[in-house]
Amino acid sequence: MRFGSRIAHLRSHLPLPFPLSPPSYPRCKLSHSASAASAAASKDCQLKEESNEFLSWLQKKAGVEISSMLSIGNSVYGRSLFASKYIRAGDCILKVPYNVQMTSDRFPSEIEPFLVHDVGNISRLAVVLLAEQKLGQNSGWATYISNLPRKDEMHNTIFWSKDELEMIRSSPVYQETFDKKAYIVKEFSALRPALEHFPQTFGDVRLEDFMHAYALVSSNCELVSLMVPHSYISSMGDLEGHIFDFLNHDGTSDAILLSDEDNKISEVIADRDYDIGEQVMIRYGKFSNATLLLDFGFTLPYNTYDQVQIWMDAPFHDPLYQIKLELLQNHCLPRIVDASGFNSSKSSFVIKEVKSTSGKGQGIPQALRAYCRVLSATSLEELKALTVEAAENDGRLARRTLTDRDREIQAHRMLLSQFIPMIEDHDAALKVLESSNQFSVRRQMAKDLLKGELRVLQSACAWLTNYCENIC
Ligand SMILES: C[S@@+](CC[C@H](N)C(=O)[O-])C[C@H]1O[C@@H](n2cnc3c(N)ncnc32)[C@H](O)[C@@H]1O
Repeated sequence: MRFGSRIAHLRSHLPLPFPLSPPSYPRCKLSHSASAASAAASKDCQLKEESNEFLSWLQKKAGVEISSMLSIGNSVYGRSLFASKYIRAGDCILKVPYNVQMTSDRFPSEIEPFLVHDVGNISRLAVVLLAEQKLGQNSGWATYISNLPRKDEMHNTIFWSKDELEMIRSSPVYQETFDKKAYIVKEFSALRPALEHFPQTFGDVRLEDFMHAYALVSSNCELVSLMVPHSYISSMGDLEGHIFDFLNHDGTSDAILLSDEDNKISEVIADRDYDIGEQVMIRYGKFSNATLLLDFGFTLPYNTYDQVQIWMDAPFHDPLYQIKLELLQNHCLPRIVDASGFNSSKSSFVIKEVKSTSGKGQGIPQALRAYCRVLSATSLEELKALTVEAAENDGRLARRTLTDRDREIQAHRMLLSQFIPMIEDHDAALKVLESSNQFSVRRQMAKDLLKGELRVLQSACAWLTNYCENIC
């Protein structure tokens, strides 16, 4: 049985977002015209040598052919896979047996008793990476470990400075970054006594080393973990030199990593034809720029999967506050358990770009509109009527248009009043970012993130305005 949807439809041509680089092999010719070109060419040659070494190692270990159609080279996204032969849509271009994907079983069992509390899979793999790093040249993975991005080359927001994070203060990613950092700190404090107990295995591991290892694991293995069952989730291979690690993300690609449970292999099937030398990319997932930035450290200039997380709460001064809260919770509307384990009164919703302002299309999530209808009630009678209506229908609360038009408009205006300040904040932040001509990778990422979220918020606002006008 295969996990992951098979390629939805095959296309004969898929435009890639950036010009394609040639495949790795012609790059070994050194250019004598410019020293920069010569340095780049020699880096490419070195990459090719290391990649070939790695491919033959992997092949030997797997005992089967991994890929006869791909080679590793450099692209605008760093290392990448290129077609070394003509590829047809539907060809299996990469096939890696589970047995060469090392598992988190490599987590040293002797440190287990020293853990303050259990830690997640990514933290376990980060520990495996730290142990290999400590081995230095004695590690079987030394070549690849030395090629891993350094901390200052990674752009996940957990590595952004306070000033850099200010650029995205208006985005929910700002808070999510702090939450993620707090989670990593918690994982590290659970691991620390164990790591300190084995200085010969790990050396002196500081929080920043662990954070770096954690980010390396999550940005490289995540695409694998999407498809591969948990016992096989990522591996040392995935960390620093697994062939999948060379695949870059194209949100418009229909090729994804598949997991064939019956044959115990992970594979990639081409979603279209590729000419020799073309870069081969896959879709890591239907990820928004927020997810890409937090977990992988990059953004797309235009991301169709962009979305915005919205937090809603009933106003404290509302005399019906407690009753509304209970009513919402009894009807299973999204409830949040905060970091300290308490039931938060807040609810979180995700909105995506609303394609049409005319009322057609996805609109605003029904659950969010229902939430606002409940919040807009001003009497116990109204709330009772909503409960009765829910019981008489499918049990879901406030899913129907309110019979009182003014109240229906009020409910949707409540949402508008939530979105408008967010739009203003995003707008203002973007103006500041655009006022500077100085280019910085992180500033560009902040812009991509804010622009995508602004697009989503504006589309939602237009939809709501139109809806309210229509009812009027
Ligand atoms: C699995 S690795 C892919 C190989 C990577 N290019 C390398 O040199 O190691 C994932 C990383 O590649 C980069 N990347 C992948 N797809 C990208 C894209 N569409 N735009 C920008 N960077 C991308 C990001 O840095 C990401 O964290």
